[in-house]
Order: sequence, then C-alpha cells, then structure tokens
Amino acid sequence: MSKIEIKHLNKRLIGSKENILNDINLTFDGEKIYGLFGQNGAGKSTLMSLIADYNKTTSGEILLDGQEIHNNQALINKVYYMNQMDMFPKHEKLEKLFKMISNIYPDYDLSLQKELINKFNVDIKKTFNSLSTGYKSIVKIIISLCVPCEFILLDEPTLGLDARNREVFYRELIASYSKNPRTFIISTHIIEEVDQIINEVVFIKDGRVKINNSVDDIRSQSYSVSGPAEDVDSYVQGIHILEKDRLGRYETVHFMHELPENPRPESVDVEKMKLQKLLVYIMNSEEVE
Ligand SMILES: Nc1ncnc2c1ncn2[C@@H]1O[C@H](COP(=O)(O)OP(=O)(O)OP(=O)(O)O)[C@@H](O)[C@H]1O
Repeated sequence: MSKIEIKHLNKRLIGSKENILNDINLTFDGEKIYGLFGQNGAGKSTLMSLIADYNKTTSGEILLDGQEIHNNQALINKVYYMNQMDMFPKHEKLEKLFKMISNIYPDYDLSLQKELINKFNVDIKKTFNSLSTGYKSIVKIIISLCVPCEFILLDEPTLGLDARNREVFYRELIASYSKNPRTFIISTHIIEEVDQIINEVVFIKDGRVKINNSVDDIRSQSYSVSGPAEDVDSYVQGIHILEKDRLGRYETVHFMHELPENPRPESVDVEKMKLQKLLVYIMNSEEVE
C-alpha cells in the first residue's frame, strides 16, 4: 500500500525571515481518511500544495513510496489536489471541461461523474465562470471523486455548499471510498462534519504539527456524561472535570479519564466526547504545559 512520508520539511517564502511550516514530520498511509485541521493561516494549504508539488519545499523531503515527489511526474499523477484556485478554463462549458479532465486521466470514473452530476443537479451547459461559489466547489468535488489517484487532497471542499449538498458530498465520499479505498486528506474548519468519516487527525498550529494521532486514540477515555445534576455529580465524583454545561437541573460534564468505577445511575447518559471539543482541550492543555 502506498504512503506519503514527510521528513523535516520547512517552508519559508523568499524574502521572509519566518517559516510558514517548521520541521514537519508526518506519514500519510494508504487507504486512510485524514482530517487536516488548524486555525486560519496555520499552514494547511501550504502543506497540501507542497505535497502536490505545486510549490517547492525550502528544505526537507516529501516521499511517495520512498521516492521524492518533487519533479517526478509519475508520482505527481498519483496525487490530486482540490483547492480554492480556479484553474479551469473559465469560458468553457462544463461538459467540455469534464471531457478535458477525463481525457487526462486514463481510468477516470465516467459513470460516477454522470451519477454525481445528476445528484448535485449540475447544469453542464453552463460555463465554470458563471457558477456560484458553491457550484464551483461541486464541480471540483465531482472531479476529485472521479480521478484515479491514490491520494486525494481536499482543501476546504465544502466551501460555499448548502446543507443538502454538504450531506450529499460526505455521503458520496464515503460510498466512493468504500468501493475504492484510497487516501483522502481533508482540510476543514468544520470538524463536526468529518468526525464520523476520518480515521486520523493532523492538527497544525503556527506551522507546526501539534496533534498526529488516530481518532480512536484521541477519543479513547474521553467522555461526556449528562443527566440530573445531582446524579451526574455523584457519579463522576473524584474525576477531573474539564467543563460543565448546566441547563436548569440538567447538566453535562466532559472529562478525559476512564469511566468512574461507581455504579452508573440509570438517569445518567454516557457518550464519547465530540472530536471538536476534544481537540480544543488537547490544544489548550498543550498551551498550559
Ligand atoms: N504566497 C504567499 N505569500 C505570502 N504569505 C503566504 C503565502 N502563502 C501562504 N502565506 C502565509 O502562510 C501562512 C500559512 O497559510 P496557509 O494558507 O497555508 O494556511 P491555512 O492553514 O491553509 O489557512 P486557512 O485555514 O485560512 O485557509 C499564512 O500566514 C499565510 O498568510
């Protein structure tokens, strides 16, 4: 199974004194779905553009199956980068645009493309330039799911999509992945949207990797316990609580710890903490250390 390894990568823009990315060491394994998170300006798009060889590293290596991707067209062809740049011919009708792309990739999935055009209600007689922000994203999403690449990098794929189309996209992504497992790296600010889809989390802050772990590991021993306040309090007694939300007599407490050994009152519900909340705690605790 293919993998991408990033070793001691630094990126600094010419004329700048500061690195955008600092000593990045990461492995993206085959057939996994990664969430790439971080605040605005953290360096997510820069990292993706380097992997796809749109940009050159200042130092360090990006290897696909042990070989440098940079300037190696056979390897670059295994990576597809969907981003916010509009690089398609603006005045061509979409039907021609789709044809051009499918001609570039020998095993492009034309039947999936047809299905997705219908599901997203895309009018292929329109030009790319005339599309709304959301429909521009949809066209890019369709192409990303149909190209026969082993590594698909999606940079804020749902930008401008309404709720229905976001749902269609994630449903189709899962269907496509199940049928044809490959690696997806999805950069998004809306962690709730992907927390059921991704296997791995990479969190970048100020150009450095702060979290690089599986979702299962991150979510193990992290709970949200809710119910009548007095029952919850007695159940979680002695556990370090990260946050308590209260609504009248009802409360929810969040903690990163094993479940208490005390018997759980029937009135109390236990669930895994939401990934978004958890990542915020992990980042905050790192800052305190
Ligand atoms: N061509 C450029 N010229 C100047 N600064 C740049 C350039 N490209 C990136 N940067 C800077 O590098 C940093 C990282 O940007 P990048 O777009 O990679 O972040 P991001 O995590 O994708 O952010 P966002 O979530 O806002 O899209 C930012 O401070 C950005 O301003």
